Amino acid sequence: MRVLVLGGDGYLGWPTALYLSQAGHDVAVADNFVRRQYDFELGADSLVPIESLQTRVEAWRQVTGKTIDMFIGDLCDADFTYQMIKDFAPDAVVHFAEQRAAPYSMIDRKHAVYTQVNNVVGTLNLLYAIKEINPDIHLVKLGTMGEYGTPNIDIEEGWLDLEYKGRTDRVLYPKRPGSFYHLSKVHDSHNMEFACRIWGLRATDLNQGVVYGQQTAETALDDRLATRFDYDAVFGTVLNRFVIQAVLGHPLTVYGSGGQTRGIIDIRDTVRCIELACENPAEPGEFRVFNQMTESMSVLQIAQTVAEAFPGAATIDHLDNPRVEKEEHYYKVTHTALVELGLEPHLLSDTLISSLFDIAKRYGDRANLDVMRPGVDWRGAGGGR
Ligand SMILES: O=c1ccn([C@@H]2O[C@H](COP(=O)(O)OP(=O)(O)O[C@H]3O[C@H](CS(=O)(=O)O)[C@@H](O)[C@H](O)[C@H]3O)[C@@H](O)[C@H]2O)c(=O)[nH]1
Repeated sequence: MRVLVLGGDGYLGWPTALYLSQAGHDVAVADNFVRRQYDFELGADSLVPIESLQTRVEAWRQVTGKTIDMFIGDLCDADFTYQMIKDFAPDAVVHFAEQRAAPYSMIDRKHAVYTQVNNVVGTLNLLYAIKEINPDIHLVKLGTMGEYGTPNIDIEEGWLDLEYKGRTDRVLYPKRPGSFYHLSKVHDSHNMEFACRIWGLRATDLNQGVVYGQQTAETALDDRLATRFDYDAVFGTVLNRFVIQAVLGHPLTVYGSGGQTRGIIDIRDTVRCIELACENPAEPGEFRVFNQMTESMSVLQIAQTVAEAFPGAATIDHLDNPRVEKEEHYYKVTHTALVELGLEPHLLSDTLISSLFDIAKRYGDRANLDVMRPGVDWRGAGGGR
């Protein structure tokens, strides 16, 4: 297949591009490098050094003999988006190219507006480009488990069979997300469902949980192929942060009681899920949703698992929760669709955590503790101007 990976310079986009290329697909990546720009803005950086996209692609060619095409540009630029879809003529488009940090979207009005315009407009341009150039292209879009929030009923895979006053219907699962970022993904899901319904497009929305891990078989082939490993309070995700905190001798920063429960997934399963979605496309007109997570854990359980696996002393600090989220709640998720397609999950094991400790130790002297503590307060909202 010809697969175009949008956001192909990012934490997950880059390992996905390598995985698909290694599996024999013709792969291109697109990126506008804004993820690197957020680091400059925040004074943060990946713990593991990453090469430029050009160097990465060249290293991949040297190591495997396989080529990856590059498109440099922004999905919000419709001319760029249309030209790229025409030039590469993909069978599937994998779309990671969004601002993906909840705290970033909650800094202030400007960052909330930026996140929603960037994410919603970029995806809308892409939907139009697919419709006008080749409506048969399968859109595989990264959504998030956070779209659902923490409802007091079971979470289904995107759709809910409803019985109300004696009548039945199948409706999009009701959403109650916890940040303006997560809301941007809800807006995307609605736009995609509409595009499938009116134009007959085919789309898969992958509602992914919190990803952990830093290496895949492909990124481990050469240091120049490494992907990001973020630990700052804005872009670092919880398990990766706890691993790096343990190695640096920093207390593990559990927000509030830590009873908040999330779906989690190993980075090696992320790339496999994308391949499964691409190789088993949605039908024309179908808006298909998969819950891309392999197990659920509370934040406190994650902290305890990391602390127990760490070969040394690791302490847990309960900080005042900077977010507005339930810390005690029901959480039961259906996530069988990807397993039915062939996913064999890597569940969180000490083996993976110890390899993550090794990576964190190797690059620990690059850490900047100034960006570790959370500085974005959901209630403060950062002012309106
Ligand atoms: O030091 C920390 C960091 C986080 N948390 C807690 O851990 C949970 C997860 O936070 P996170 O920063 O790891 O993840 P989140 O903000 O939800 O966003 C991340 O995970 C999402 C999947 S999900 O969480 O919505 O399922 C993706 O969509 C996002 O792109 C990705 O950045 C939250 O309850 C948060 O309060 C802590 O207790 N301590």
